[in-house]
Amino acid sequence: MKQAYPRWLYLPAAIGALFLLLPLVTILVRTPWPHFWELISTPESRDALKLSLETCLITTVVCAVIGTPLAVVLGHMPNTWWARAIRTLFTLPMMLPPVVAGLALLMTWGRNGMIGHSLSIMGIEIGFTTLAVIMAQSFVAMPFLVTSLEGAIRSRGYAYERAAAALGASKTRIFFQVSLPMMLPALVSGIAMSFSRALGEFGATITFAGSLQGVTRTMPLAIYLQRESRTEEALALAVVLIVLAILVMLAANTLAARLPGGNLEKANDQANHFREPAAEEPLPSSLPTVPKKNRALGLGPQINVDASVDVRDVHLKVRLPAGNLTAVMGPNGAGKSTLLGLIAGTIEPDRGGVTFSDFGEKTPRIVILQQKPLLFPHMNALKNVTFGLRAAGVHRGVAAQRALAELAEVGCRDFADRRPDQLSGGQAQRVAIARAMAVTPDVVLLDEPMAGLDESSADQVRALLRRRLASSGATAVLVTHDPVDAEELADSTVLIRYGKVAG
Ligand SMILES: Nc1ncnc2c1ncn2[C@@H]1O[C@H](COP(=O)(O)OP(=O)(O)OP(=O)(O)O)[C@@H](O)[C@H]1O
Repeated sequence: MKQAYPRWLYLPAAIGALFLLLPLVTILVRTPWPHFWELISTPESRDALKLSLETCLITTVVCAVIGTPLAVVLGHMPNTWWARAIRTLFTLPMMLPPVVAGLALLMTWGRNGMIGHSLSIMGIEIGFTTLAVIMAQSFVAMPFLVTSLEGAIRSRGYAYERAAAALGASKTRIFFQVSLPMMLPALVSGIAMSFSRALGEFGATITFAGSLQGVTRTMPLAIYLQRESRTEEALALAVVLIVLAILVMLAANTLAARLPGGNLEKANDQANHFREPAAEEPLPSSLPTVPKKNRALGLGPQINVDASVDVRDVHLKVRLPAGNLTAVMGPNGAGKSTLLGLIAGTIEPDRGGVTFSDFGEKTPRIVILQQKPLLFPHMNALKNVTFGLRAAGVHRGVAAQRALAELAEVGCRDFADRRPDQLSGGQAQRVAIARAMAVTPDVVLLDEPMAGLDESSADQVRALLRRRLASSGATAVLVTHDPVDAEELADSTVLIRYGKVAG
């Protein structure tokens, strides 16, 4: 269908567009263009322009530095009524009449305010200073950044962070190297929105900071003062304000769309649906450089599961032999993914649990390979594979060498410089295998990694897994619906039905 909406919608849409644009066009028409530079060069206009730019820049930095951590904390809250209530609280300054916001600030930070009174005794005055302008702007602008960022964080989910944690990265490393770069597009938009909001701030500023030329009189305040007696000057300043806001939003949107991960959906989509090149890419037959576990000495652990998850009606009791690949099969909803979640530790059992035996006191390193490769979209293939090694403290140069060897092993050495959205689905899955195996895991959980790939890519990935898992000695669990996977890869098969092991 060319057009997914009825034609009559054009009429109200046109009325809406006219209503929004007409006043702006009127300002442009009424502006005395021949005297434009003169009008914005008067001392009062220059002071207002300079003060607005300075305070808005500082406000934007404040919003980014304080607002980003706040958005991260809010974004990670559970989806419960009280968490929604708390999130709503932080959007309030967006909805409040600005004059009420100014009054609230005055009552808190002004000379006779709750905190301002004590500060005043110490000789610190905030009300009616440039600092008050920055505080008023930050108060009304920060929620724009917080809500846009927090929404983006929640809608993206935490799959990439979980993948990074499984590779052994610390929470701080995950925050700086995965979460923050992936939230950059939303952060850039949020920063632009808060800058524009700060630029237009009027009510809270005049209530809390007053209107002193060069100290607190920003552009909106100057425009308000000049609007009757010096309308031409006010119009010229208004044009500057509008153009600045448009430029900032345009630049931010362009930048956000160009940042890696700015179009995450597209990246994932491409990784899932891009077809493998027609020509077969043969996998290398020798495995010369990757350190291997000695199968006799370095087997993964035996996994003993005896756990119940009541809400899912899943009660599993099974023993998965050390160093073997066990296929787990069963109908939809049987409890296969729940078994993987229990082993990975992402699902808490109500009773019982998972233990690892034949493994000494060590905690096994568990990696997961899923249908979605979950490669970090802002890193190229090499950086993706290096990530886990660097997290384990391997020196940069050595990590790069080992990562290149891993990539060579999965036949992706030539794609080391490509980002995930420049890889086919099969290539992305192979890089994900290289990334997982680079950290020499003790347990490899495979949640239908071949699903979603075309036949020839699936064959390649299957062959690769067979070889790679055999040489690693890791204990592997493969959830699959495909009997071919079980037949070609598994040492044994477990059948799950209605939440119980059936054989
Ligand atoms: N988040 C959840 N909360 C409550 N119940 C869940 C949740 N996720 C899954 N379930 C239920 O738990 C049971 C087991 O689901 P699970 O995802 O483990 O099945 P599965 O065998 O992996 O299915 P599929 O082959 O469709 O992926 C199902 O009855 C499902 O409806």
